[in-house]
This record gives sequence, structure tokens and C-alpha cells, in this order.
Amino acid sequence: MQGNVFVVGLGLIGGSIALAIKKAHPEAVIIGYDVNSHQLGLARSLKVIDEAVHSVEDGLEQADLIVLATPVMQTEALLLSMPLERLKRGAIVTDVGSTKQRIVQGARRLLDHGVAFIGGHPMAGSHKSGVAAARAHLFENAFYILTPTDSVPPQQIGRLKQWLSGTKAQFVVLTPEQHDRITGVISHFPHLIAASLVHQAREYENENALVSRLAAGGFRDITRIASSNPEMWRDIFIHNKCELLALFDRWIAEMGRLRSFVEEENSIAIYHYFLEAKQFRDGLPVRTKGAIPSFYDLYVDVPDYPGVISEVTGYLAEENISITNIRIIETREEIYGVLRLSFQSEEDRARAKACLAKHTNYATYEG
Ligand SMILES: NC(=O)c1ccc[n+]([C@@H]2O[C@H](COP(=O)([O-])OP(=O)(O)OC[C@H]3O[C@@H](n4cnc5c(N)ncnc54)[C@H](O)[C@@H]3O)[C@@H](O)[C@H]2O)c1
Ligand SMILES: O=C(O)C(=O)C[C@]1(C(=O)O)C=C[C@@H](O)C=C1
Repeated sequence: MQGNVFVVGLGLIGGSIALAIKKAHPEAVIIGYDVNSHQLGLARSLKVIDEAVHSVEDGLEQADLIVLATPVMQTEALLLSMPLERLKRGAIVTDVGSTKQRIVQGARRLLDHGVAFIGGHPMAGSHKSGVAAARAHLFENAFYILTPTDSVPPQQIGRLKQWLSGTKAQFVVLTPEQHDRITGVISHFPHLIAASLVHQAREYENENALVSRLAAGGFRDITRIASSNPEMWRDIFIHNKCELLALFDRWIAEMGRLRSFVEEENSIAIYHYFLEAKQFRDGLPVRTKGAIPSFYDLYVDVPDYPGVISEVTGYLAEENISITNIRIIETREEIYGVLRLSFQSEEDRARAKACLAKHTNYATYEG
């Protein structure tokens, strides 16, 4: 498809959507804006966008598709303040936010003005944030929820799906209410549990410093998502307050029941609790999301001279640090090029960072 796509908010999700759109529609022009000028500059130099603009207004007029990819409170505010007279006729506006009721409510003024607003939520992501973590294939095989209202013509929904075809996601249409109820249970509340487990461990750490050193596989698995962006999750909890309050009540009651099983040493009840959880968990449909596991990336700002890559890989080889992937993002004549090294684990990445700091003065940053 030809046209201009304007992405507001160039983080993990906005960047990944921009890359997926460009992959499927190379002739489209991707224009980007982010309040954070560092993210905006990085999006441009990583070629996630073709053009950067310095305000929302500057990008609106030319856009055939506008994708709002900011934290949900910001998205709601943008929808409430967007100067509608500056929008191109026939433009589609969508978002990627993790909540839908307040966003669709905020978009009422667009819908009343005849602008096709179609709420969206790609159901894949990561605890990483920022444009350096963006990947074109992040949403491959994932569900992509759309929450169009009745006033949006079906052709516009079809056009949006075509724009987003490069995500290789599977589209599902839900009402905003259905969306917020389901994601409350399977996405939002689990984040709160992960964060609360980390808080609990931190309090015990005050009693014994061994707690974090001994925190092993199980604790790390269940708390990975506690490393997510706090601003994003603050906004989600405020937006989906009603569903979450109901979940708190059910969870507290459930914990009380479990607590009594343990107190009474009710071995049958405890066994069945774990067994039923295992059976349900094991029966969940297996969906392999496209995100490659090599998410432990290190960007190295290397000078542009022949042999620099073998120099870098040579230092890593000397210390037996395996690289799973290597890519040159950009080589600019006058300054530095960016080398992306991917590792299998966080530990390998940390070792690589230390190794390069020891042997070189190249700046490194984690993606
Ligand atoms: N991270 C995930 O796993 C995930 C998955 C699906 C959907 N989402 C949703 O996607 C949205 C973005 O999340 P993310 O993970 O990409 O976060 P992120 O922190 O990586 O990126 C958000 C970007 O928005 C920018 N921003 C904030 N306010 C802005 C404003 N007013 N104008 C322009 N830019 C602004 C920030 O500077 C940042 O670069 C959120 O609404 C989130 O709920 C996240
Ligand atoms: O994999 C992760 O780190 C995520 O938290 C991704 C996740 C999720 O809860 O599944 C987070 C929020 C989004 O709205 C969608 C996906």
C-alpha cells in the first residue's frame, strides 16, 4: 500500500509496528514522533522511521494512517486533544494500548466527526521498552485484538488489517468491555502478582542478604514481567480499575481459602489445587509468538574502519562468549556505525559488555 503512516510514540510497540508496516509496504512513508528526543533520534538512526517530526500536529496532516503507541493515559489525552480539522479526509486512526474502554470512549469525538477510529491491541510484547528493542516480527502468530465501533465502515477495518498485514498476527474483534475483562485476568493482574512477589522478596532481603543471590529459576520465571515499564503499567491499572478491583477481591478470597488448606495441613486439597492448576496450564493452546529468544542484545558504537567487527568478535572469542546473532545497523561515513550483538542470556551480555569495556573505548548500550 502507498501512503503516509504516522506513528506517535516510538517505543517497543510503536517501533515494532513501524517496522512491520514498512516490511509489508516498502513504498509507504513512515513518519514518527516521540516526546523523548533521544527515542526519536534513535528511531531515525535505526531506520525504524523514514522521517521525524517535532510535534503531533506536524505529522497529522499528511497521514493516511495514524498509530498511537504511547502509554494508555497519554493515548487517551491525545485522542481528547487531537485537532480534528488537521486530519486528512479518510484517514484511519488506531492505537495499540493495553486497555480499550477508556480509549474508545476518548475517541468518541473522532467517531462523531466521521473519523474512522479503530481500537487495537497486539497481544504480544516484552518487559523491554524503547525503540532499540523493536522488532518487525514481534507480533508474528500473536492475536491482535481490534475493537471497532458500529459506526466504522467495514472497508476501513479491512484497510487497517491490510496496513498491519506485516505483523503476521491473527486479528480478533472484541468489544472494549470484553477486551478489558479478558486482559484484566490474563495480562494485567498477573503483572501485579509478579511485582508483589518481588516486593515480598525485597522485604525478606532486609533480614537476609542471601535472598536475592539465591533467587533461582522459578522466582525468575514468574517475576520476569516485573521488569516492565512502570509508567505503562501504572496507566493500565488506572484505566482498568473496575476489572482489577473485582480481581483483587476474588484473589484475596482465593488466598484465604488456600491459606486455610495449608494451616490445616489439608494434603488432599493442596494436592488438588496444584493438580488442577497444572492440568489447566498444560492444556493451554500452544502459540509460538514470533519473538526470537535472542532478546539479549548489545549495541556497540564502533568506528567505521575495516576489521573492526573481527576485532570486537575476537575479544569476545578470547573470553569464550558466544554470539547468537550479529548485525550492522548502520554505517555512517563521518561518525560511528552501530553493531548489534545478540546473546543467549543476560549473563553473556553482561560479560560481553565488561569484555569490550576492558579492551576498547566503544560505547555500548543494551537493547
Ligand atoms: N510492552 C508491551 O508488552 C506491550 C504490548 C502490547 C501493547 N502495549 C501498549 O503499547 C503502548 C506502548 O508501550 P511500549 O511497550 O511501546 O512502551 P515504551 O515505553 O517502549 O514506548 C512508549 C513511547 O511513548 C513515548 N511517549 C510517551 N508519551 C508520549 C506523548 N504524549 N507523545 C509522544 N510520545 C510519547 C515515550 O517517550 C516512549 O518512547 C502502551 O499503551 C502499552 O499499553 C505494550
Ligand atoms: O511478555 C511480556 O513481557 C508481556 O507482558 C506482554 C503482554 C502480556 O501481558 O502478555 C503485556 C502487555 C500487553 O498489553 C500485551 C502483552
